[in-house]
Amino acid sequence: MVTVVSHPLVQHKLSLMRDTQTGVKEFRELASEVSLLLAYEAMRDLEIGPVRLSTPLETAEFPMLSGKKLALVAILRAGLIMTDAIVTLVPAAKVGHIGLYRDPQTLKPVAYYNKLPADIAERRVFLTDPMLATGGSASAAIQFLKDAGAQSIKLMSILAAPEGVAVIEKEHPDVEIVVAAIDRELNDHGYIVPGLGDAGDRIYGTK
Ligand SMILES: O=P(O)(O)OC[C@H]1O[C@H](OP(=O)(O)OP(=O)(O)O)[C@H](O)[C@@H]1O
Ligand SMILES: O=c1cc[nH]c(=O)[nH]1
Ligand SMILES: [Mg+2]
Repeated sequence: MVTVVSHPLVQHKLSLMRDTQTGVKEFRELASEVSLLLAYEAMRDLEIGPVRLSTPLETAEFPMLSGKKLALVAILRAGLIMTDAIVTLVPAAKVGHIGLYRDPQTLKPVAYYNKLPADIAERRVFLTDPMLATGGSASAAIQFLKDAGAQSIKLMSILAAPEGVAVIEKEHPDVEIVVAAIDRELNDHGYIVPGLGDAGDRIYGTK
């Protein structure tokens, strides 16, 4: 299942991210803000339960998070900007990292690092990568999470191509996808068009 977060604030900020006039500092800020807004939607179904506490006026039961603990997992390197933002909303979440880069010739993901919370099997996992292009990186990361025991995974991306969404829906039908937009297509180099360019390069100023 894929959810496109069509909220005007998300769409406005995403359009600014696409603009070639937007520099590194503003791009990072926008990526962080969009990530928070995506998390608001992606975490809509977190369980809550009643907790008894006292306000200055009265003691009563109030709703607080009560379900499984959370893990945020970034696909390096661009996914870091998303986990760094989202962990401010859910500071008790543990954070994992999966290092993958996409080979520019084959467009296949190449793994170079990973570190996950030891109890990943008991946590709800929110996997982050701003770009879901061919879907190769996200699919490999999801498989890695499943091999490590993860049972509940949501994928959060800022921008997706229809091809990438189709790959995840086929290979991991149990994984929900939350995105800000699904663009028209991939070009011959595997870039999302119209897109926003290379997310990692725009976040870290490496091009
Ligand atoms: O869906 P795919 O076709 O696999 O492409 C998407 C991947 O490409 C980008 O990473 P990149 O390889 O540029 O690495 P980086 O984040 O380190 O820049 C992006 O952040 C995704 O991880
Ligand atoms: O358009 C794309 C495709 C893959 N990775 C990116 O950063 N951008
Ligand atoms: Mg990149």
